[in-house]
Amino acid sequence: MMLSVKDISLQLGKTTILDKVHFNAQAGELCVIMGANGAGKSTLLKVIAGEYPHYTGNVAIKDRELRSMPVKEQAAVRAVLSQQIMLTQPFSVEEVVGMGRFVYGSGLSSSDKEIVSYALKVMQVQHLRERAYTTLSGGQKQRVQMARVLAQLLETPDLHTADYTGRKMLLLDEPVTGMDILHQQLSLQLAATLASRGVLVVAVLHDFQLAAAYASRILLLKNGTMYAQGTVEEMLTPRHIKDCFGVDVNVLEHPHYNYPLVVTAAAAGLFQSPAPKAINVS
Ligand SMILES: Nc1ncnc2c1ncn2[C@@H]1O[C@H](COP(=O)(O)OP(=O)(O)OP(=O)(O)O)[C@@H](O)[C@H]1O
Repeated sequence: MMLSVKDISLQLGKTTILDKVHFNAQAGELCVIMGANGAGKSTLLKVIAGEYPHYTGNVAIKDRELRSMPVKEQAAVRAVLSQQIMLTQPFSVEEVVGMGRFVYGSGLSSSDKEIVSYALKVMQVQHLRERAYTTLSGGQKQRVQMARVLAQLLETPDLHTADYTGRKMLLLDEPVTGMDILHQQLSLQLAATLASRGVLVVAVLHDFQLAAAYASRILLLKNGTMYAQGTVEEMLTPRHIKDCFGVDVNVLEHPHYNYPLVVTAAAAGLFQSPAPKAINVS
């Protein structure tokens, strides 16, 4: 088992944020965590990322309790893309991506530099390499952050040869925020390709369509608890979505692909008067 999360509970201040969360994940899976704002998705990812060591319960990476792994060893196994990364220093894009390699020692070797160039190319930000990171648009920043975690994870400047089974894990917290549709697809294809090389990918997503197309498994969180987990078809049902998000949806068959389409009507009745688009629905 690559990752085993057993009865994780976490308090922040006096509030219980996670309550007995339980799941296992294998190498090569692309697990998607979904749930409403405040459900505990980022917090769960942070626990696995080693940011909240005061959890109760057990987190094991390859059968070793997280808290017993030295930070450097954790960083060699696991790359993390967090939400809201603030950099105030005027680092160039290339330097930010190069930071992904620092976990292996200071100073970049020629092979580190090749991996950095490769990651810039994969995320299509090569043309921005000399730009100050702080001057990028939101979606461009996010693409650079994806390139950084890719640079941390890869052992060679190639996505298609190495076998990372049981050796690498990638945690992505809302990786596509602010990205256009092309780069959302590119990012999820990258995640799926890494999974096919044996990387365990755990991603928080809000987009049902991306989850439906790419997830090998969905974990649904609600109020800090694991509401349900299973395949895309098992999780993306009108009932689960209503229970977790409070929204009525229809789940349709995709005309060309073997994953479902989740469609909403314009939300009527969330405010006192119906939303304009819902008024004329017959
Ligand atoms: N440091 C903290 N101290 C106190 N409460 C916190 C802290 N961090 C998060 N919380 C609370 O924990 C709950 C879960 O937060 P979390 O960020 O994990 O939610 P999320 O599911 O990722 O939501 P979103 O979809 O909005 O990103 C929220 O109610 C949040 O306000």
